[in-house]
Amino acid sequence: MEISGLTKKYGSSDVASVDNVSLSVPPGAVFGFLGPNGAGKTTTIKILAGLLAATSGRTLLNGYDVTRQRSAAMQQFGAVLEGSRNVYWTLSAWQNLLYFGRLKGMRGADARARAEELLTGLGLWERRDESVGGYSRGMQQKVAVAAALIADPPIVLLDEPTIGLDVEATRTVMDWIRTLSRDRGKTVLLTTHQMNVVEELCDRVAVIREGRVIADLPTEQLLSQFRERDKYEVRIEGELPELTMPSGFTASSVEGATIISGRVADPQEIYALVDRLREQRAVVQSLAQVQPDLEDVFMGLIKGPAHD
Ligand SMILES: Nc1ncnc2c1ncn2[C@@H]1O[C@H](COP(=O)(O)OP(=O)(O)OP(=O)(O)O)[C@@H](O)[C@H]1O
Repeated sequence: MEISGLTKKYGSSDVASVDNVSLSVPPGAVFGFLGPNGAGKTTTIKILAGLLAATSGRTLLNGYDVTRQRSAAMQQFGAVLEGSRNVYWTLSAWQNLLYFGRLKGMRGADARARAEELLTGLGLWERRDESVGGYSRGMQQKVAVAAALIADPPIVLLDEPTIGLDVEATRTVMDWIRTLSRDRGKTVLLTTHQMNVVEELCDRVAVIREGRVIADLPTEQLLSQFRERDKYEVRIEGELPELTMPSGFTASSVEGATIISGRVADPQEIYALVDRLREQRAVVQSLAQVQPDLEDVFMGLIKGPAHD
């Protein structure tokens, strides 16, 4: 998947909801597309899926240009879009899959075989003849994922695939996404606000903010960049005494104690802080080093100064 210089301005707006975005997603990767609400993720996915026209820029799906080779490009992906009803609720899971199979130009026998494989894999086979409207939210989402995969496309676009799912359904969908990439070589682009999903599944992450890409690198690299500056937590009894805190440090009260936390480049700074606390007669209960998780990294990135 290659996106270059993609820009989208809605209607006559001067503001670009997607602003000169370029991304390259290698085959077989699970790519996390992250950003706060309104950052431009769904807009980008809708352009990729051919549902919205870009104002400018170029998008290739498996080598096919979404604008110039539309019909071929549309064969390259399956999508589960955010918040919309991706499948027909009055139809059963089985009918939905055969219907989407037909839409994708599949032969009946091929669609039936594939539908059976998908519904079995997602644990829906026993209930395949019930209408989707009566399913739980998790089961509906699984049917949507299955419908997106009916024609076995090389690319899968998933906009918040685990939103509203319980722990077990989230696990099933996550295991599935991993299988799609590792065992079946699919390229997956997913958006989510759930950092554990990203940390567990994504090989690479791009962060978008106010329409612009502010980070695009392997997940591990993103995490390790932030791990260069270790985060520490000092817990003291009672309230915070009068003292100057190192820059960027915050203090919060919890159950009769205060937790002071922040990042330092040199551990000596944290020992100096502990000394100052002791001088102020604070009782230091604990000092711990905290490994930042992706949530910390993400918050750090999106809270940074905005572009002009
Ligand atoms: N149909 C539309 N008409 C006008 N503006 C729109 C339209 N759809 C989205 N926008 C605007 O485009 C910007 C990006 O929205 P988008 O839905 O792509 O963000 P998002 O990153 O997917 O957010 P979320 O995480 O909340 O789903 C927002 O400012 C939004 O208000």
